[in-house]
Amino acid sequence: MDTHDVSNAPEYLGYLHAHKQNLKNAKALKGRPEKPQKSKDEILMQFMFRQMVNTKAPADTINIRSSFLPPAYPPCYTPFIKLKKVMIKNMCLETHHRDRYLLVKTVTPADTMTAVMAIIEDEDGSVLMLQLYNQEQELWNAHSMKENTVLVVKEPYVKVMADGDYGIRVDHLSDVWFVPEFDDLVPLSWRKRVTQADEDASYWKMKGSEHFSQGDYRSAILCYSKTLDAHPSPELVVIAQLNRALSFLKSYRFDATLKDVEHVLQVSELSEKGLFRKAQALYQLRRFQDSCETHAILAEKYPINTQAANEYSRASARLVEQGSGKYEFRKMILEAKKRRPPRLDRGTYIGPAGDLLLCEKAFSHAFHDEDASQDLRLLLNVDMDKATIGTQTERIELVAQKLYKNPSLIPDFVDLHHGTYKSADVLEVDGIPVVDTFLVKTIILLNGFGCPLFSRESHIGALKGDDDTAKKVNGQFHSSGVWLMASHINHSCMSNARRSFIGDMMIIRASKDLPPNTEITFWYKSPMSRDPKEFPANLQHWGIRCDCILCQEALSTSSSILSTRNRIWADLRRLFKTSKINLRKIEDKVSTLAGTYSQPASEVPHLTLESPYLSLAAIYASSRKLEKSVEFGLKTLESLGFVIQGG
Ligand SMILES: C[S@@+](CC[C@H](N)C(=O)[O-])C[C@H]1O[C@@H](n2cnc3c(N)ncnc32)[C@H](O)[C@@H]1O
Repeated sequence: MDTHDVSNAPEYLGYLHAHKQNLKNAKALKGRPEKPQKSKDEILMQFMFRQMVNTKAPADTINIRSSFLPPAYPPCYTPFIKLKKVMIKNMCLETHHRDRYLLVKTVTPADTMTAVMAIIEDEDGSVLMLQLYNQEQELWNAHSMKENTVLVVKEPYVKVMADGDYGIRVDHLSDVWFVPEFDDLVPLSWRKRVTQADEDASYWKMKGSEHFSQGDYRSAILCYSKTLDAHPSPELVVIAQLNRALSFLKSYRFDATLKDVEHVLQVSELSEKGLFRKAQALYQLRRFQDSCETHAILAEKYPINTQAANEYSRASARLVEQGSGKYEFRKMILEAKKRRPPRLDRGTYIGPAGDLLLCEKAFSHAFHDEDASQDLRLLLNVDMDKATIGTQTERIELVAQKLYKNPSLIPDFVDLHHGTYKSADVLEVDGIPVVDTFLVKTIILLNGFGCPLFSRESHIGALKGDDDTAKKVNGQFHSSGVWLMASHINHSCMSNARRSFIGDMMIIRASKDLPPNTEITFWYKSPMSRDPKEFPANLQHWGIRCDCILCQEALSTSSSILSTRNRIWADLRRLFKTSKINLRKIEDKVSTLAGTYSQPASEVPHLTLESPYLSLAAIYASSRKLEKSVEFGLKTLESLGFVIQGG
């Protein structure tokens, strides 16, 4: 809804066709043995050269980076113990090597474009490019993908890349496993030192703290887990669990934080750190009631903990918003103006309270700053024959990561509409969550919303005639998000509610009085900005036909009348743009346009007339012909279906 769809734009159609052709060419190679086309040195040189070119790209240009969604395939659901090792030389092209795994190490540092990429080598010394999609930012930045990182790729897929080279593409987060240096899987020849397995619990705790202080939470977690495996004293168990809980908290793994602190609280019911971390994790999981209850215990036992007291009042404020629907909207706008990304710390209210039906915090929100030189991403979706520009790719990544890190959130998300896409009902394999990226993608593309930074400013801009803003009001936003509750609302061109945005909050208000148990509907595509040709609404993307009275009217009107309506509407747009406006001609055209409707506007709104009437009202107002201005002002309202008494 309201995302910037460029599927029919000639400048992007070429990309879509090229990708389809690549896929077709690649399919023809399916099953052929992977035979190296280049020597190891050539592959390494080429990778390093590309990396150098990328780093040297000028920072102030806005690039459009294209990402391409391959045909859907399921993640690996087979437990690791049942997978057999495969070597690169034995792999086939364009094939998912089901029930197999690849053990490799990186021989280059990672490069990042639309994926985290590196050259990998197996124990035979064969090399290939590896592309990891949807990985968390932490991996893109610093720590985890240095040279010599050991990885297991489950059920690997060798694809022919756009440039004709071969590479392994991984789309599901759980299909790649970062193997710690001290794991038994790592061959001796790949280890830096061999004695680590014998180190004691205090050693691992110390290593964990070292990694933690460097911000390398992934390694810190591994070391604290080693501490717990190395028969620590009861005191050390508590310390390691509290430290690991904090590392989980810092890496947004709130479910895991809760698990660790629950263990601590079983031993030491009133542990200050345990209670605090529990309250924080619950807050992040938006379980504000539970968070407040934990804070209450903390506040009673540790009244001088001011940091906890501050967080207690924050959690209480969310509970109030959630229960009352009272928000300081003005303050929220100011915050959204300043904060980057504009994510607001607010509760979700499910109404009604007056006309406020819903004020919802995004489950996930990806912001594109139109004022900063920030790259845009073109998402090519061959399955749906769609190309969109904006932040959909980021949104898929963000949601996949969020669910992977917090599987307790999976049920509510996968409950959203996903058409005919079928995914296995498996949440975990080997104790690790499994998130089907293609299910996430389908849900996002059917339930996501494009959104402005805040709707108020974008509407004012459009009213002032700012063309760029007008385009955006008409549904071409680059920022986007997914809101779980709002996603359950169906479309109608004759909707009874309107949505607006402040940062990552969606606000839905009733646009008319609604008797109890009325189904709420809003526009997936606004009828206001739509060309008369676009009735009935084209909602093919959602697989629906709108049966509102506007769409029905278009279906029951003869094609000759519809084409007359369309022609006059186009003429009027042109006439209003001329430097010397001919009002008589315009009024004549407007009255012919009105004649194309057989039903009164109170029954079927005459949407094509709204804009010409409003423009005439404005023109007459500016030339101080007030009676005429009022006449057209009233007609504007009437064209939308209002019945004016005494006008
Ligand atoms: C964002 S979801 C809306 C909520 C969905 N109906 C649900 O139960 O969760 C979009 C999907 O809802 C259905 N839908 C939305 N508007 C509809 C309408 N006017 N008539 C029939 N189905 C509609 C379509 O299947 C569409 O792909």
